[in-house]
Amino acid sequence: MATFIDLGLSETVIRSIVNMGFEETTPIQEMTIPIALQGRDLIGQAQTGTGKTAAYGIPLTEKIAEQAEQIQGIVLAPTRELAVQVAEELNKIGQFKRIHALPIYGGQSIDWQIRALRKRPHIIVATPGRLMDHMRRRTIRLNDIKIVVLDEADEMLNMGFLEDIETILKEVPEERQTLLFSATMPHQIQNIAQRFMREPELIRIKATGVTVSDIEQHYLEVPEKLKFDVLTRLLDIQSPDLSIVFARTKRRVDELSEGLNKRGYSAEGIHGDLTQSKRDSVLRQFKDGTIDVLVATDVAARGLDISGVTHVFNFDIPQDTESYVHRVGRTGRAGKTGLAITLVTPREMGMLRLIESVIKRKIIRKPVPTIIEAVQGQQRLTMNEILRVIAEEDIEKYKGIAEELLAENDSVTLLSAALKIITKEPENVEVHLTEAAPIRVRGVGKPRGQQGGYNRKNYPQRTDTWSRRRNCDVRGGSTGASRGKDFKKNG
Ligand SMILES: Nc1ncnc2c1ncn2[C@@H]1O[C@H](COP(=O)(O)OP(=O)(O)OP(=O)(O)O)[C@@H](O)[C@H]1O
Ligand SMILES: [Mg+2]
Repeated sequence: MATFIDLGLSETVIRSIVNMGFEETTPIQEMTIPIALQGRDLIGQAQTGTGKTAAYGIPLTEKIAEQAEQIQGIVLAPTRELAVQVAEELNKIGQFKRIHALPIYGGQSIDWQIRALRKRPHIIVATPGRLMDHMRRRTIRLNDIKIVVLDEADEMLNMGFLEDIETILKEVPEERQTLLFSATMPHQIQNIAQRFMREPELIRIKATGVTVSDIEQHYLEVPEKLKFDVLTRLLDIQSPDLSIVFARTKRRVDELSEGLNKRGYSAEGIHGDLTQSKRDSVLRQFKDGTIDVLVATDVAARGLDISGVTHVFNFDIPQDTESYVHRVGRTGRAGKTGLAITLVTPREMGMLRLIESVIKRKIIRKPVPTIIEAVQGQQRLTMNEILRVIAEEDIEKYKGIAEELLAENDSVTLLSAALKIITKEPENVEVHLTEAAPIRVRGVGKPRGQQGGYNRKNYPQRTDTWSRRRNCDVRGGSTGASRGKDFKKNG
């Protein structure tokens, strides 16, 4: 693995990279940074969590003239949260060069953004819809843009942003450099490449699968009606640090997070119908550990880098293979390990097989855990907590009352009662979810391997799922038809 010094970066940028704690380059960084520094267009594909942001962020920062007070670079991203995160990372990379990146996204006060734009950022990181707004108002001018980055380009296409991207790119000087990054590269990306890029170099980091090998991937076959109980059993047994539970629709997300709270978990939902301030506060609480379970639609599937996420649960199996790849990629990032568990109803087994064939990896079947295992999981948790308190905390002031109690009761009875009080009892509250129709694939049953390859043709047939797709969050068909309402919310 190369070091950043080998790549011929400036001293100020190296200093910030060291400050960020990066010691060696990741493979995508090693391969793309030198080419991007030469000014060439490129398409970079590498697994989730392998540092694609810095792979474009570093050359972008190098190419900005810090004295020139114009917007010289734009990064387009599909969701608001991702725009914020990318801008933060760019500001870290540019900290000593004094490069300033500003996120511009829908749902935030446009007046506030206009004021922030007066401070002359060098780079803006934008969702396409809101950038279009600013272009119309002439509060953002793109004449001095030298570099355009399309992060998660395939998702922006899924969301129906193609026309917006076209309009934006027409405003940008033609001699610009264009970089395009994602962990998944379905066929339509070629369209973008042909139309908007100049002889792009394709850099694909070869890996055995599309998903990261450090993410253990399991599935459980569970009837729809039992899914919620099984989820809470899994949470009790695994007791994850932070976990993300993905559900298919906004309504499911609301019902699930409410149900989880009723059963004593600290969970909050995030989806495109919430106000931006709610979305921001939920994400903040999740990052600082105030809530342990983030329940989300695919709005949180792409790009988000939250440390401490040990588990991803697909409460509903995703409706396409790319979504699977990105969802499970919210764990196991930057060399860490993670576990992804997908609940599959019997009729959705075809979809699971399709996912396996595309990611070229077997997802391991696990038995449905019993209530007894869930109870044992919680008891283990209590026991560990007690041992931790003995080792680490001051418990002197409780000893008097303990001795008093012990004078009249035997120690096993006493401790059992105490354990009962502090141990969370599983599944004590009934929770009902609105039933969801299964995701089905046409033409499954073919031997595995015949369906492989990254091809929209392999995807679930629109006719099967279209009506439900309209009810889901940021995802949709490749045409983006009838998705106006959703993507506006993210723009
Ligand atoms: N060279 C490096 N050394 C150590 N950590 C790194 C390095 N490059 C990036 N990281 C860290 O790895 C994590 C994942 O990076 P990033 O979010 O850029 O991944 P990604 O490839 O864009 O993933 P996704 O496909 O999910 O968007 C971040 O926390 C980032 O700070
Ligand atoms: Mg990324």
